[in-house]
Amino acid sequence: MTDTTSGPTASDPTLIDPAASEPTASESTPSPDDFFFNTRTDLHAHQKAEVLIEALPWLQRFSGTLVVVKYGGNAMTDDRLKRAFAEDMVFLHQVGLRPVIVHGGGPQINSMLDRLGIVSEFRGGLRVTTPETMDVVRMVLTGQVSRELVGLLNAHGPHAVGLSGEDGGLLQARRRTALIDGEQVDIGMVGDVVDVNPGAVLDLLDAGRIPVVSTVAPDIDDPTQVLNVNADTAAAALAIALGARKLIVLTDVEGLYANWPDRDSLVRRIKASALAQLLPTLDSGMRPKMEACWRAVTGGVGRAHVIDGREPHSILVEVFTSGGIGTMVLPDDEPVPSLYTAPIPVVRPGAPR
Ligand SMILES: Nc1ncnc2c1ncn2[C@@H]1O[C@H](COP(=O)(O)OP(=O)(O)O)[C@@H](O)[C@H]1O
Ligand SMILES: CC(=O)N[C@@H](CCC(=O)OP(=O)(O)O)C(=O)O
Repeated sequence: MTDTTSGPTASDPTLIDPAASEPTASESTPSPDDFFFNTRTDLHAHQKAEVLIEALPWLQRFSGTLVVVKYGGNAMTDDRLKRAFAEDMVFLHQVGLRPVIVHGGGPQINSMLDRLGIVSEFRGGLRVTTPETMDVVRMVLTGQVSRELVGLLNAHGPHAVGLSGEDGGLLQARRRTALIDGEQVDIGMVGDVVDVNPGAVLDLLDAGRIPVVSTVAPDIDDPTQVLNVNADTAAAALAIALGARKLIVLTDVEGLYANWPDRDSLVRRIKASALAQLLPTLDSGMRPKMEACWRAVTGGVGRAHVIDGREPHSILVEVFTSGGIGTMVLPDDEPVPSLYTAPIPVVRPGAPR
């Protein structure tokens, strides 16, 4: 029987790693190639150290901070990006932030509806939701998208717990219409969040977990029914109720373009009142997204960011680098910083972290 309690020994040739007997670079005569390689390695290490050092003030500033991250359907269709997103969330959690994930799943709902032969229809960026469609929305968001995200996060440890707006009375919604060409149009079982009871999410945060929220909510006027809530809108409502310092919304463009699709019109930062003026000019998915950012910062969230979810690790770049990324929405009552060379003052004294 093999003795598994002792490690490899020099007297057992079958257990010696052949590479271990090769001379190391420092023992052999250096060649010009070695010199080049070593120099490059040194530079690379230096650059790596610079990245870590740039993160230091942000790590200090954001330790304990509650951040709501909305993970969008279109930014979650690629396996590599999904894994990178999970790593980012675990990273935030590991360095002491308190991330809460609110996920969408529009493309996943579309593809399930397709498979079932049901047509997808949108009005004003919102899905027209029949009772039949609502069953599919609920099944895909809580039974498929949430499960997959929780699995990806928990590949790094038992961090994530999924819950929907139905759990622990987290969200209450009321039916809403869509404004199309100045007219209110019925879009079925679609709701806006009218009440948030964040207790279940706070319990999970206090237990050291990462809550993963899907945005199906009971109808406040008929609790036997559930409503389909746009995930951007739900993320904003939750961020306000939790007193989050930041709302970060991932999407499939670099950020908000003032003059879409002119790629030179990317907005790097914008105050809430300027955004309010821009809102009626925006179309498709961008309107609910920017409306959510506006609601968040006017509701007390320090900053709202729209960033490119197609860029791996864009969240880490946003949170831990001085330049940031994407579009940042600020409250009106603050000066817009001209440069991000220094940490931005914290806005919300006394807000729950
Ligand atoms: N002004 C704008 N700035 C940026 N994107 C815009 C704008 N107007 C419309 N869009 C479109 O909105 C899309 C993002 O919305 P949506 O597809 O609903 O996002 P997600 O799936 O991430 O929730 C972009 O891919 C872009 O095609
Ligand atoms: C009312 C409404 O439109 N609800 C959305 C909910 C999912 C969502 O918002 O997903 P994304 O963030 O991926 O777009 C829908 O049914 O598609």
